[in-house]
Amino acid sequence: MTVSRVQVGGADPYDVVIGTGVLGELAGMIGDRARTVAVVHAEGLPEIARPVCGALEAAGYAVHALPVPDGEAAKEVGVLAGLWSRFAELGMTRTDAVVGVGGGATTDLAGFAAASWLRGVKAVLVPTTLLGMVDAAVGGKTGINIPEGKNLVGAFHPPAGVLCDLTTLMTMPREDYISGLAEVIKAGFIADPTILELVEDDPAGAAAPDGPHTRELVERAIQVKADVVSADLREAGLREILNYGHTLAHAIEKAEDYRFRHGHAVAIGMIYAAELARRAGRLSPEIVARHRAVIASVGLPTSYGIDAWPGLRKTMTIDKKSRGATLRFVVLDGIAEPGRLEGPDEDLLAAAYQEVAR
Ligand SMILES: NC(=O)c1ccc[n+]([C@@H]2O[C@H](COP(=O)([O-])OP(=O)(O)OC[C@H]3O[C@@H](n4cnc5c(N)ncnc54)[C@H](O)[C@@H]3O)[C@@H](O)[C@H]2O)c1
Ligand SMILES: O=C(O)C(=O)C[C@@H](O)[C@H](O)[C@H](O)COP(=O)(O)O
Ligand SMILES: [Zn+2]
Repeated sequence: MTVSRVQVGGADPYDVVIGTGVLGELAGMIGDRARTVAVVHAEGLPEIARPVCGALEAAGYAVHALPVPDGEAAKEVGVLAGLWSRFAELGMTRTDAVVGVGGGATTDLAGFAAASWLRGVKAVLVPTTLLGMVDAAVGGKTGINIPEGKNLVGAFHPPAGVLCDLTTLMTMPREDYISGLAEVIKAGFIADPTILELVEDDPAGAAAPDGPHTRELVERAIQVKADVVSADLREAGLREILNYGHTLAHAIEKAEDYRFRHGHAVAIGMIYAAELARRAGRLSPEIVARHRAVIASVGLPTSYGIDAWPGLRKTMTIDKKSRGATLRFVVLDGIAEPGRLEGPDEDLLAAAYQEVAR
């Protein structure tokens, strides 16, 4: 299989490499100044972490595998503190490096551990889920959750490189793969309508890691993300579009104590944002219906509990896009026409929620 690459621009450009057998590029991304490399990996993925460690050992680094809890349980301050202690024991200095291997939760944690250790050491990310490849590992947003909210503690710390081995997708739990499709579909709505057409033409194919368009969907979604973060790493403006659907999604995740898949929450959140835009007179009913259809077609959820609204509304107040008391949403004025809805009134917020409530 051929290897393709997407370049991410900015102060320190880096490559996202997509294909199979991509580990040959790992040592080049780490560079020759590092002596010790900490491989932070999801504890359930030793078979995937082993060749990563092997490639680094073969290149002459002192390699230490540091397993962390699977999934969202990794994004906790106690787990992060445990990594800091291990980095200290290993004597990691500013020229050493962290490699993150796993889904988005693992790479968010590993990236933040790298960002915070000695105020910043090199990170290379090896995402092993669809969501990790198309979104989490690219763009330098790193962080952890706290009981008060999702990703409330973190840093912008772009990786030195990202390696996406598409064969790792084959062992993914189906529901986690479907969850990743929500971020792929998000990229379609905010920037690349071809993604939507590929999913709509063959939803079953899109929902299978060995589907006919997997590689194209991955590459297109990565390109969307790369284009945005290259122009606006620190979310001064444009980058907010990548947060489409996330205002409600993060509130749902918190309400579920982070046991609800991120992409599932984003799917509901995108429909909510579309309903907000329709009620604000900015989006046509046809495009709202298109949201519902494409999201449901791959098995993603379209609704959430009717009684949850008061709690979700309260949590949304500390969304990172809020400015003071003003809630701000990413909405669409059309396909690939993202805009902002600032300070919508409470009746509008609640009425739009009724459209996703069950
Ligand atoms: N930093 C960002 O820009 C960004 C973007 C989007 C999402 N995220 C974050 O990403 C996280 C979600 O990531 P996710 O969907 O990858 O979930 P995840 O990291 O929780 O992984 C899901 C499950 O799949 C397992 N797994 C991973 N790879 C596997 C493989 N190849 N084979 C078998 N099992 C495998 C994991 O161990 C875990 O149990 C959330 O915390 C979300 O906030 C971050
Ligand atoms: O990269 C971004 O910017 C995003 O918003 C991508 C999102 O898919 C991702 O879930 C991100 O972690 C959300 O960021 P947050 O700043 O709202 O926590
Ligand atoms: Zn997301």
